[in-house]
Amino acid sequence: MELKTNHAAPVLTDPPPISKSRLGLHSSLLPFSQQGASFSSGKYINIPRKKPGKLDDVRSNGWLDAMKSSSPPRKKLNKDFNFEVASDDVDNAYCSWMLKHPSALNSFERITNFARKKKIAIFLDYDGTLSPIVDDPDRAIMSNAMRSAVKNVAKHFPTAIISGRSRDKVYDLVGLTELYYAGSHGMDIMGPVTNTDSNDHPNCVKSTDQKGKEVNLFQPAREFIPMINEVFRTLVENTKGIKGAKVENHKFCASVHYRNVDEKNWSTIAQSVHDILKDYPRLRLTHGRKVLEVRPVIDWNKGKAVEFLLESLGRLNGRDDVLPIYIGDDRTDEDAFKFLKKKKKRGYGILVSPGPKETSAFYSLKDPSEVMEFLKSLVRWKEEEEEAN
Ligand SMILES: O=P(O)(O)OC[C@H]1O[C@H](O[C@H]2O[C@H](CO)[C@@H](O)[C@H](O)[C@H]2O)[C@H](O)[C@@H](O)[C@@H]1O
Repeated sequence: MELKTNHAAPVLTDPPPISKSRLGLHSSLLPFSQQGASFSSGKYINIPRKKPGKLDDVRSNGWLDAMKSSSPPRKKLNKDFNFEVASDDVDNAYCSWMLKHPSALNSFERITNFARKKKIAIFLDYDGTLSPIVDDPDRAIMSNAMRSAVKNVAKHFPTAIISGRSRDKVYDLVGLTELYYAGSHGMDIMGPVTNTDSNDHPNCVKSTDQKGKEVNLFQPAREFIPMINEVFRTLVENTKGIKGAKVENHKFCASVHYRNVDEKNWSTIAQSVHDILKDYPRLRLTHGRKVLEVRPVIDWNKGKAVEFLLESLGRLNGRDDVLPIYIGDDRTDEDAFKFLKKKKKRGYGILVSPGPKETSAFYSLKDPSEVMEFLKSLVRWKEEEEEAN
């Protein structure tokens, strides 16, 4: 995968995903493991537009499975995977997973020993990390207790929120001016004006924040705004007959929610998205938690956003005396976990999950309440450190 340098936005030069698909389905509708895979000839899939009669064909291609596994069912989410009370199977799977991804709370001393004399930078995802997953995305409200924990963390450490939502929306939900915000999976970053190279990036423009302070806006997918608006309108139109479907416009990406859609209509939702992607080869699809997300084919993600923010927060990137910590629950957070894992001990990824899940994160936390506990512990530790010195 190569970066074209003559573009303002870092556009991937891989062939557009649609040309890879010989299945009648956009390749980005396939689960990650199958993307880019080659298929034997004659294996065209015929997906009826209205009635998904050939469900077995659809299943055999895996995209419906990807949608089903995109978020654990609610019942499981609420269940406490307690060592004593869990069934043997769950217990064994969970224990071995926890050995690989220990609890960040139980490992707190280890983390702070490593962090001593280092500058910590905190990166937080929003949905499923700071607020619990709920049916209606507009009601994903962060508790006041969590808000105050985040506010306190930001008093001691540079702190940024990196969300799939639009930057404005996530700012409205969090409402703290002392943080940095990156919306649309990192494609819309508002950072400080500093004396670093990131300010000179071609996609950086000067702007002002909510308080009128001069800031840097980094928007590598700026040219896609009209396209996303167009796609958003088409998605709304094409899914309006599907009960429970909800489409959000996040400025640089569009989200199609199917959490509240009857499972028998999921194939219709996917087909709708697929049909649109056929007309927009410069857009691709990623899977979130019961959400299909349409975004530009550019080499940018939450991992790149962490790297960019570390640089723009004062050349903190790649330094031995800096410890970035990223907490998130979603597949899109894996890019950030991978970035922190790339060079040994560059930073810690912490996955928020109530059960075992494939991840590049080093540590884990069960749910947003544990995230809050972790953030509070960090503040307590830092204050004790400051008092002792
Ligand atoms: O990167 P994030 O901050 O985690 O945002 C990811 C997506 O979050 C929202 O959807 C998710 O949370 C909703 C509220 O709990 C839930 O109803 C939905 O099923 C989840 O996918 C948001 O609405 C999406 O647009 C974000 O991309």
